[in-house]
Amino acid sequence: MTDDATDDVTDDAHERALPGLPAPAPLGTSALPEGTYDGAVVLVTGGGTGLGKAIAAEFARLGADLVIASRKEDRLKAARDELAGLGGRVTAVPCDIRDPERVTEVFDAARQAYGLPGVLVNNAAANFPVPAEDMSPNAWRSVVDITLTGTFLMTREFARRHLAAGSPGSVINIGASYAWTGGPGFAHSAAAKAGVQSLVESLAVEWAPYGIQVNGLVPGLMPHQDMTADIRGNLDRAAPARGHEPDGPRRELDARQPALRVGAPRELGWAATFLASPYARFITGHTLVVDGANWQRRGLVSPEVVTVREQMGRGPFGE
Ligand SMILES: CCC/C=C/C(=O)SCCNC(=O)CCNC(=O)[C@H](O)C(C)(C)COP(=O)([O-])OP(=O)([O-])OC[C@H]1O[C@@H](n2cnc3c(N)ncnc32)[C@H](O)[C@@H]1OP(=O)([O-])[O-]
Ligand SMILES: NC(=O)C1=CN([C@@H]2O[C@H](COP(=O)(O)OP(=O)(O)OC[C@H]3O[C@@H](n4cnc5c(N)ncnc54)[C@H](OP(=O)(O)O)[C@@H]3O)[C@@H](O)[C@H]2O)C=CC1
Repeated sequence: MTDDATDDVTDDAHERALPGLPAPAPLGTSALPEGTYDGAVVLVTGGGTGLGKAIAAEFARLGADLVIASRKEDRLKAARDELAGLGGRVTAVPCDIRDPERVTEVFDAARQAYGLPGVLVNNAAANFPVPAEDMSPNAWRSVVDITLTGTFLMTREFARRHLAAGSPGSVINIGASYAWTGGPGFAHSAAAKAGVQSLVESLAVEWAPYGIQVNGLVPGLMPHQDMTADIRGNLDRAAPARGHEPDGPRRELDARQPALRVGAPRELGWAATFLASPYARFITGHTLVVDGANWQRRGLVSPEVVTVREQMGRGPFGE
């Protein structure tokens, strides 16, 4: 199982004047004891691609049985086969998390396969850059429905089943730092992620008495080969893949991070396996940011303002 940003992180470091943050430990290793998740069932939405697949992989390496759920069956099946190669059992369930009936079916399928999942990773989300004034009502609705409502529906179903069974559980919501800062050009996604962040804080308190933890986990820039064309296009604007393969290293992206490197997907996976582990039982309502301090970045001198329209190469509104 590959981890797209890995080689980039290691190979480029010696060519820079400053070292940046050290490269992560090798793919396939873990700080947690072998077998930490033996007998556990972990449900990851959007577990067939990108960061969701990387998170699922780290749970699988530690012994978990996996359930991955998203809309596109072909991608789910390919990921299932890849993840099964890590040793554990994997079930892929097609599901649109916006639909409460489909959400119920995912949990039924999981229960039938391995039992009620003890860990839910709400990773599925939707996003594309668009100036707010150009955003159609349906574009807004699609992103908010998938990212915020879908996360709520999955979390609600998870909690209802655990409350009925009297069993503990752990929820991890994958967020984005523009929940706090705002996200010009991503107004829909930033608003939805702010809602997801709020759910972490509300539900952690509401459900702690029942033994259910709810935490947030925020990735920094972690490029991977499954990125949508819209998101890839956005990275191209920041750092054209000149002279590189489209999925290959992009040194220009590294140079834009305080860490002088982008994140490797496994770094997010490791954080997820820690948050849901027996070593993090008193951590709830917390959001862990794995982004090399990029979200706190400020310059001594403010850069010139460039509108979202200009950044996206769009002419004046209405023309
Ligand atoms: C950057 C770092 C942070 C990263 C965070 C992430 O989340 S990365 C994770 C990123 N991963 C993902 O996002 C994965 C999942 N994403 C997806 O499946 C699609 O991107 C989806 C969100 C559009 C949902 O699909 P769907 O089948 O439910 O919907 P649909 O196709 O029917 O479109 C609905 C409406 O949206 C409109 N619209 C669409 N694109 C654009 C655009 N570029 N511009 C403007 N508008 C656009 C479209 O025209 C339509 O409006 P209309 O015309 O009816 O008024
Ligand atoms: N990559 C990055 O640098 C960053 C990512 N993030 C967050 O990390 C998470 C993963 O992002 P990333 O891996 O990059 O993105 P991907 O586009 O690879 O993953 C999104 C996943 O969500 C699934 N999905 C989308 N809509 C639905 C739906 N309606 N029902 C069920 N599943 C759905 C998709 O599968 P399918 O199409 O089959 O439904 C896909 O597997 C997201 O929450 C994102 O916001 C945050 C900051 C930075």
